[in-house]
Amino acid sequence: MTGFGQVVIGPPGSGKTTYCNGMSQFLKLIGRKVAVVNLDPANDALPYECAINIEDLIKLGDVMAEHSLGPNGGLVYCMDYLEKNIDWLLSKLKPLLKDHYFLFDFPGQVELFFLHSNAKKVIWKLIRELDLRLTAVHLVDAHLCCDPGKYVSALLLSLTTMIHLELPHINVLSKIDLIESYGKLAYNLEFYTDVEDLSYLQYHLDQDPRSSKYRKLTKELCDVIQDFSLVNFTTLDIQDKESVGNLVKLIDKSNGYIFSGIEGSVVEFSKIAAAPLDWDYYRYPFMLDFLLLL
Ligand SMILES: Nc1nc2c(ncn2[C@@H]2O[C@H](COP(=O)(O)OP(=O)(O)OP(=O)(O)O)[C@@H](O)[C@H]2O)c(=O)[nH]1
Repeated sequence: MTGFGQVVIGPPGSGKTTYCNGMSQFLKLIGRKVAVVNLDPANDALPYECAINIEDLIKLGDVMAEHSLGPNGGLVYCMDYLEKNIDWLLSKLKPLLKDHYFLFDFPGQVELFFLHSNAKKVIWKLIRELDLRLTAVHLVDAHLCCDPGKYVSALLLSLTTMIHLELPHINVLSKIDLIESYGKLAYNLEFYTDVEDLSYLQYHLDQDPRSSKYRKLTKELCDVIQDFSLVNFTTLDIQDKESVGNLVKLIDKSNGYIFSGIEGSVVEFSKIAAAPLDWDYYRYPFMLDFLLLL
């Protein structure tokens, strides 16, 4: 039995929990049974109904008190503990596997996804043991585009996370509805989403006395990002059903959900793979209720 789902990651405050809430409601409205799995022990007030909660296995507060750790060290400890007790998670997921689509809400500590290996081992254990097809949805706050230095950091973070996790991966500029409130961007939005020629950023980096000091380093980092040619972004306003729908189409294609339930030939599969992503998500009149639910 193959299951499908999303690994929702991104820096603190990038919108992961809000995303899991909005995405689960959207998917339910288009007819999927969704199980949201909270793997962030620092998430206390969850806005969504949680099928599995890491809090039932380990509590961040207890870890911090018992081992005299701060919140970051505590989270790394919790991920380590989860990896060692992966059978707990596997046994909770197994009964849901038959008919549920999974959303895994991970902690925002970015070092868990490009430095430490516990989170990656947990994800890959789920993939191997449960035959799950997972896409990493990496959220980055769109306001980072307003500052060239922060934008380069976001690119670097996205690239290192992609390389580390080795999953089908979609980078998302979240809270795109707020982008205009941060002032005018130096270039149009496509420049930031398509990541085609970063040399244009150099002029703007030079205007800032703080970043001009690191001119050479930033240039080299931009060259690395461009040489890999892996990073681009899609945009998201979680309150806009069209924006969420477009992202769902990308994710469904990346993890193979669009092929599930098709018993066709190779020709049939290739037709679907090559087709434009114009599904019928917007036929549903009850989608109008989506905004009201958030
Ligand atoms: N305008 C707007 N606000 C958003 C959007 N997504 C999230 N937010 C807001 O951003 C803030 C942070 O969102 P969270 O979902 O808590 O972010 P998180 O990544 O789970 O944060 P941590 O748990 O700290 O890692 C909240 O105030 C959300 O309401 C969006 O698409 N548009």
